[in-house]
Amino acid sequence: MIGTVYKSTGSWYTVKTPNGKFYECRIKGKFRIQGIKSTNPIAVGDVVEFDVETKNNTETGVIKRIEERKNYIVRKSVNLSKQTHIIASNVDQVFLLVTINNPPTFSSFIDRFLVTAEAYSIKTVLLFNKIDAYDEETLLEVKYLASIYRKIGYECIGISAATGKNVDKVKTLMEGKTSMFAGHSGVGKSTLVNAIEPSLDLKTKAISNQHMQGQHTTTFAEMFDLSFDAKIIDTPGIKGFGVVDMEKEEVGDYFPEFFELKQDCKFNNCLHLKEPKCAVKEALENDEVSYSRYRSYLQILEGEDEHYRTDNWEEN
Ligand SMILES: Nc1nc2c(ncn2[C@@H]2O[C@H](COP(=O)(O)OP(=O)(O)OP(=O)(O)O)[C@@H](O)[C@H]2O)c(=O)[nH]1
Ligand SMILES: [Zn+2]
Repeated sequence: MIGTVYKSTGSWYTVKTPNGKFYECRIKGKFRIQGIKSTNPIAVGDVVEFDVETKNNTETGVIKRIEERKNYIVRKSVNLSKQTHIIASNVDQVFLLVTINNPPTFSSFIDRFLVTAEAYSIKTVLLFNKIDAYDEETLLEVKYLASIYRKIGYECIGISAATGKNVDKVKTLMEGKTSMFAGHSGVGKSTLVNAIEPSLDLKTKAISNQHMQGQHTTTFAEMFDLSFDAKIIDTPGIKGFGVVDMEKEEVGDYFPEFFELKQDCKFNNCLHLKEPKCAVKEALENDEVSYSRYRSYLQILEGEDEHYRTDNWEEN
């Protein structure tokens, strides 16, 4: 049988088949995936093949194969060096909630997030939340920020999770896809998910009741089906993205507007710093590249050994 992993509790995996049945599955023996040193071989979002076993009238599954992942999000294990923990896989898009104040979201945070999402090959949509609570000046700031990111190609929507403004637009984008929500604590992620699917709380309980292990309060990711052909992956206590190890030369490639210009730089390994005939620096001088983006780029490069290798997960 083939199914998708909705929840993992360490040794058991809740797998949903296309006809809607949930199976509790285990992995038999050693199950290694080439190339990834991870503490968990299978993650929420994985598509797996399993055999059904019946013991004492209970059907369980034994996972024997995992389909190739479209993408996956990792977090570095704190204790085991060089080991990673895969939080989720096959994520179609992530909605990054941004607020100008209460709490402030700095553009350096947005840019670092976007670089990581680019490295993971996950599409990001920026949601500027709480527009109901902003004065005119703050709304102008939203417009300005949105114009910077729209120009690069990121979809931006001003929303109010509290009043429901533009929540329908978010729902439309979610149709047929698996989405995640990210952003600082207090930006309104729970409020938005509630506005999108008020009954989700009940559904959460329904799924965990089927669990042989009972309810788990650890920070395992979990996938939920919504009422309108959309899935979300909830990662309790985790607000950002994990670390991606990248080389200095790669960072610029995850700034789409720099990547597009790179072919016009004199040196094909241009870091857009002090090199002559650098197309990115020229664009910066002509205001075609945003200064705040370039500043974030420098910060990421400068922090080579510390910052961007530092775990930028935010946990409660
Ligand atoms: N005015 C206004 N307030 C909002 C809006 N969305 C959320 N809030 C408020 O902001 C606060 C934080 O919202 P939450 O939904 O709990 O934020 P969160 O991102 O889930 O926070 P964590 O659970 O800490 O990660 C609450 O007091 C919400 O009522 C909005 O669109 N407008
Ligand atoms: Zn350059």
